[in-house]
Amino acid sequence: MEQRYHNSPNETKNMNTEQLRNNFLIDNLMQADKLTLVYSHYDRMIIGGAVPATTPLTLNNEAELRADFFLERRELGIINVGGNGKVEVDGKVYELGVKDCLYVGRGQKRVVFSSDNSQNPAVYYLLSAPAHKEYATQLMKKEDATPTTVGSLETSNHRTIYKYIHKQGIESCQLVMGLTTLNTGSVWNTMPSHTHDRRMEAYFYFDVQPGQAVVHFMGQPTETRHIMVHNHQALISPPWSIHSGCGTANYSFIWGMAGENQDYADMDAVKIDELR
Ligand SMILES: O=C(O)C(=O)C[C@H](O)C(=O)CO
Ligand SMILES: [Zn+2]
Repeated sequence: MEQRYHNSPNETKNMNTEQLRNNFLIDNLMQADKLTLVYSHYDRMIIGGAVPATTPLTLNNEAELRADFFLERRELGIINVGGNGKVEVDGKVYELGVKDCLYVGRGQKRVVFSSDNSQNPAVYYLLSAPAHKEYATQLMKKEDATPTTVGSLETSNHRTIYKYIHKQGIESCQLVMGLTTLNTGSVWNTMPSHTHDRRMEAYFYFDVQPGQAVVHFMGQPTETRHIMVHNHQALISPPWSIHSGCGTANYSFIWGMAGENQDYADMDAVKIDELR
């Protein structure tokens, strides 16, 4: 499993494009017939992708965890951004359509991902955080994820936020997870931006159309940097960093956090005219 270590704000502000990409961008998550995992040392979040195109894929134990099985001391959030598929958790089968979410609690031993149609495989995005107790494994359909519309077309940030794993939704130890879709004509996510020094965050961009891209902004509010992002690529956002993006067309992204608290609204807002 690939390891990504911490970087301080001071180290980060001296990075060139390649160094920023090597440290914060994950560009190989979704590969046919592979389950890929990246271990971030920010809040020990594991970011993963599974694309079971022609064969089911199993969440195997990883040597770095020094555990008897992957979820011995961890919980897992899964969102499908591809075709219909199934996730089997210790013998129980859950059906995931596009933008459905499955939370798998600590202690589950066998997790297997499959697709209903190899011509249109499921594309599973995974986030796993350390967990101190078992919460119930639970499926949430997109329709039940309490959509909230924010922003406006005038400021090019009209978007809908779906929350799945959070205090008022699926219960978890520390994982908070959901997705945001930009309406046609809107391109800015998370603008005005924010930080939350208490939680790291990971972003996974999807529904970025061929030939389009998202300019992802990171860094301390007064030392911003950008990373060019394409479809099905993820970003690690350190707790001290803003995380915001502007697309060349509209798109969607999955966000997920772990850390000190699970309070989605606990953000330190940054005024647009304070950004540098
Ligand atoms: O569009 C947005 O705004 C978001 O989706 C913000 C993220 O959910 C986030 O950064 C939560 O801390
Ligand atoms: Zn955030």
